[in-house]
Amino acid sequence: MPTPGLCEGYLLKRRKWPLKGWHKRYFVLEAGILRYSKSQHDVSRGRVQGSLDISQAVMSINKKSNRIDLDAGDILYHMKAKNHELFYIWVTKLQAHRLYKKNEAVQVQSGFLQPLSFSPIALTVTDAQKPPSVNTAVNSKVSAWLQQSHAPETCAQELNRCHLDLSELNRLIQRLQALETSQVVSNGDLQRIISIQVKTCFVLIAALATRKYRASISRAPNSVAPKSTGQRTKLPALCPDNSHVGLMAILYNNIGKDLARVSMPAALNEPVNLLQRLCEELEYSELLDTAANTPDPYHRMVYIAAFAISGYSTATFRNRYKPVNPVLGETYECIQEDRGFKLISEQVCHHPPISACHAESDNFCFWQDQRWKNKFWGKSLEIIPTGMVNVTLPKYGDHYEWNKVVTCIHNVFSQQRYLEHYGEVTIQNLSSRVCTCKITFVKSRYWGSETNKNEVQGTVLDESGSVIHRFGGLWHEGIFCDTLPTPKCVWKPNHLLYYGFSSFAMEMNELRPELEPFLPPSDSRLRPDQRMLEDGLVDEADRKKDEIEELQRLRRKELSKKGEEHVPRFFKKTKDQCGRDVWVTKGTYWDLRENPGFASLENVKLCQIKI
Ligand SMILES: CC(C)CCC[C@@H](C)[C@H]1CC[C@H]2[C@@H]3CC=C4C[C@@H](O)CC[C@]4(C)[C@H]3CC[C@]12C
Repeated sequence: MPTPGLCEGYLLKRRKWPLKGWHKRYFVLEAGILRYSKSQHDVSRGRVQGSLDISQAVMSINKKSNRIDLDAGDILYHMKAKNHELFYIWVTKLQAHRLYKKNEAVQVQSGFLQPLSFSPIALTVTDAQKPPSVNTAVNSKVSAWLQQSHAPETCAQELNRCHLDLSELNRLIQRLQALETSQVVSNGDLQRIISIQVKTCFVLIAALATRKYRASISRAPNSVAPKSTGQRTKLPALCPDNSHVGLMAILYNNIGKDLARVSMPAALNEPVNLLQRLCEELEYSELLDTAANTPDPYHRMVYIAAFAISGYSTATFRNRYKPVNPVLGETYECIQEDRGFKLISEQVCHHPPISACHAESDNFCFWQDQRWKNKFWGKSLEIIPTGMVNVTLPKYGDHYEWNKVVTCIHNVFSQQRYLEHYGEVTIQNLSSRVCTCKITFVKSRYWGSETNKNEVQGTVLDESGSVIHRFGGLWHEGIFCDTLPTPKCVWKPNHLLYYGFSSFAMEMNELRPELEPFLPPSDSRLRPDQRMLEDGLVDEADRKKDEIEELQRLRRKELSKKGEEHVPRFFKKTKDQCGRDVWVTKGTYWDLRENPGFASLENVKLCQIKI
């Protein structure tokens, strides 16, 4: 197959950080590899900002907005052409190059013994390729899934990365040579060099800061093995092997649907549900206790920030299973005597799924309603949360509120699946303007290196916007603040035991006999399917899960026949200060539990038969 012609020119490329927005970039498509730089000049000098093997990427297009999205599993490119003609040329060229590169990979794969024309894989590739007019976004995603083959894929990715590193090295050598021979440079050149130097400095400072933070974090003492809470330290059974579950077919049949609304086989679930996961975000509630005993507002903000980051740390190993979806009306309570807080959460809405929670202790109140949108790009799934997190510290009258970042499940279908968080969090104190905090979850590919995965950087600013504190680190390793009177590691994650469950996570679904009489029948601990899953009875769990979901449908039908809607029991919908819909506690749960107790109250029956 002849190499398709080179294609180059300017396109707009979306950037998430820094300088979020659409930026003009010069793209070159050659032999199946798409590279880009700031300008044509940069390309000619070998300065490549990024590159992607397009045979590994799923392409989605939007004719109306001239958009092309490429998802290579690890890397996501969002591009836009200036007009429809250019858009059409790029789509056609991208497809031709993709086909070429795929064929090349197949040739390598099938070796010398099999002539290419008889290679069944080569034929599939050609068959699956359709002209752009019929190739809708969905079609191209599906055909790309079908063509997935992992070994050459990883290899190509590695090669691609090497290529990037080499061109960067080449550029540095050239610059060094130029400095050595101290060439006379023109004004324009000088400006460009200065601008590159400034940017390089920016990059280097950021990278150095993280390195420094990392070193300090690793010197800080590790979290001690958790003290005994008298609760279980083991799960009853090992997690089931779910590598045989055809995730691709499930997602293909549910394109565009919320992940939380797709019914998935129980083998994909972890024995923790989304209401319990809300509770898990309080694992490091001691940071809030510390904040509640820190008189300096800037210093206090550092602890609030560390708490906001700590909620993301469970993601390191938790990507093989998804949490169980709670049914409408399901509740979960958690009394943490050691940590001094109690929490209640409830599934308050089914379409879209919304889980609300409220926790209180002597030191703080914490609440949020969790909902999110999904964007599926073909190989990666972006989870875009929309609710806000709230914390109040009664001692200082503070009310902190912050947004959540995007979580991306890279390589959803493959064994190389991993989670990444990216974006900016702004923490505001709604009761005082004295300080705000900005935290950036850095997109790992930005600096093109593996070593700074999971990087976080943050600043605490005063009213005028001056930086008072700086902190940073990695969301899976810890956070260090070097501007405090005594610089210190403000947070380090706890031990992770089974399958990324900390001891805190492991205790959440334990049904202690002394607790059982107090629980309402809607409590997650009483979900028989989740219990079966925990006990390793996957097939039984699967059947039970279907039964419970069917019951949920029946309940909904009955209600709608009567022209009624489900009314959440412990939470109510109101508006926050900005006019957004939020779910807050009615404050009735703990009182009802105490008097008269749920046993003597009318309760919703979520699952008829008890285990
Ligand atoms: C299809 C399956 C097997 C793949 C695994 C999916 C897992 C990793 C997904 C499914 C639902 C996801 C969660 C949904 C919502 C949120 C809230 C957000 O603020 C932080 C991330 C978090 C907590 C997600 C983490 C990743 C998650 C647990």
